[in-house]
Amino acid sequence: MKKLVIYPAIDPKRLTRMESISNELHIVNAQDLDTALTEIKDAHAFFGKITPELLAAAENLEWVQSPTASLEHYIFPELAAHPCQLTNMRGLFYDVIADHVLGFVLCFARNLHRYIRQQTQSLWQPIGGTAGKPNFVTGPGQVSEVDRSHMHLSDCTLGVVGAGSIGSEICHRAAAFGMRVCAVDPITRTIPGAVEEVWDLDRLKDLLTISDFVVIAAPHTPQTEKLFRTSQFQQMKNTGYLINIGRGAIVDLQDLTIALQNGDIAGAGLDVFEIEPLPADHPLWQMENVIITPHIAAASTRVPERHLETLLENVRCFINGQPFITLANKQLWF
Ligand SMILES: NC(=O)c1ccc[n+]([C@@H]2O[C@H](COP(=O)([O-])OP(=O)(O)OC[C@H]3O[C@@H](n4cnc5c(N)ncnc54)[C@H](O)[C@@H]3O)[C@@H](O)[C@H]2O)c1
Ligand SMILES: O=C(O)[C@H](O)CO
Repeated sequence: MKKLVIYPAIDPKRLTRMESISNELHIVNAQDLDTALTEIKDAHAFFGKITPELLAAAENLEWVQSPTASLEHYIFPELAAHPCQLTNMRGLFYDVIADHVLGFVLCFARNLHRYIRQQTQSLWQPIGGTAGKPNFVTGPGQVSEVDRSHMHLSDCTLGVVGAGSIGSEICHRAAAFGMRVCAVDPITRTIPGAVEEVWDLDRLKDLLTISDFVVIAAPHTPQTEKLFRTSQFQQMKNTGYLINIGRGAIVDLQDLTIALQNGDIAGAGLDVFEIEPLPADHPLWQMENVIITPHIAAASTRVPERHLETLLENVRCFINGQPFITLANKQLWF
C-alpha cells in the first residue's frame, strides 16, 4: 500500500474526501513537524510544504504535491534534482483570472476607471471633451477627440506572454470580444479557436510591437525575472497597456513607473507587484492611467473546491499509475 504524508495537517473534512477515493492509500495527516519527519521516511507521496529537511528524511518519495500554483517560493535545488515527480495547483483560476484581465481591458478601452474617479466628484467630463458640456455624437465622417479617446475592442490586438491555462483562457475571451490575439510561450504551440500559431519566445518583440494590450500570464522563473524592463516598454506602442496578473518579479517596478511617467506606454492594470503590498507612497497609486488590485485576481468562491478536486484527481492518478494532471517542469526554475 502507498503512503501519503500531509504536512501541515489539513481540515479533517478534506481528509475524509481523500480517504473515500481509495483504500489503497495510507494517509498520515501530520499534526507537527516531528511526526512529519518520522512519517515521511517510508512515505511514497507528500502533500504540503516540503523542505530540504523533510526531503532528506524521505527514502521512497515518488511524488510531491504543492498546495500552490506558483513554485518560485516552493522549489529548491535538492527538490529539483530529486527523482520524485512534482505537481502544483495550476489550472484552478483560469476563468476567474481571465475575467479579471478582461475587466482591466474593458476599463481601459472605455475609460471606465477614469469615469469612476470623476463620478466621486460629480464631474461630467467626456474623456477627450469639455467639462460640463453635453456630449453630442458627431456626424457622418467626423471623428471627434471624444471618439478617439474611446477604443473599439475589435480594432485592438491583445498579446499574451505565457499561454498556459490562464493565458489560453484570456486569449479565448479576447477573441470572443472580436480582438486579434497573439501569444508567446516556450511550450504551447497553438490555442485552438483563439491563436492558430503561438510564437516562440524569440518573437516577444513582435508581440510587444503590435499589441494594444500586453498581458503577462507567465510564472516567475529565472528566465522571466525582470523580463519587462525599459527596453520592453519602449518596444510597446505608446498607446498600449500592460496588464500583469502573473508575478510581480517579472516586471521591474521602477522601470514600469518611469515608462508610465514618460508616456512610453498608456497605462497599466496590475494585480501583482515586485513589492507587495505596494507601499502607500508609491507613485503608481496616484496615476489615473493605472488600475491596482491587491493580488486578488484569483479570488473566487469556486477555488477551494477546485483545489481539493485537483488534489483528489492527482491522488487517483498516483494510485492508478496514470500521468498527473498538473505535472510541473522542475527544470524551469534551475
Ligand atoms: N494573480 C494571481 O493571483 C495569480 C493566481 C494564479 C496564478 N498566477 C500566476 O500565473 C502563472 C500562470 O498560471 P497558469 O495556471 O496559467 O500556469 P500554467 O503552468 O498553466 O501556464 C504557465 C505558462 O507559462 C509558460 N512559460 C514558462 N516560461 C515562460 C517564459 N519564459 N515566457 C513565457 N511563457 C512562459 C509555460 O510554458 C506555460 O504555458 C502562475 O505561474 C502564477 O505565477 C497568479
Ligand atoms: O500562485 C498562486 O497560488 C496564486 O498566485 C495565489 O497566490
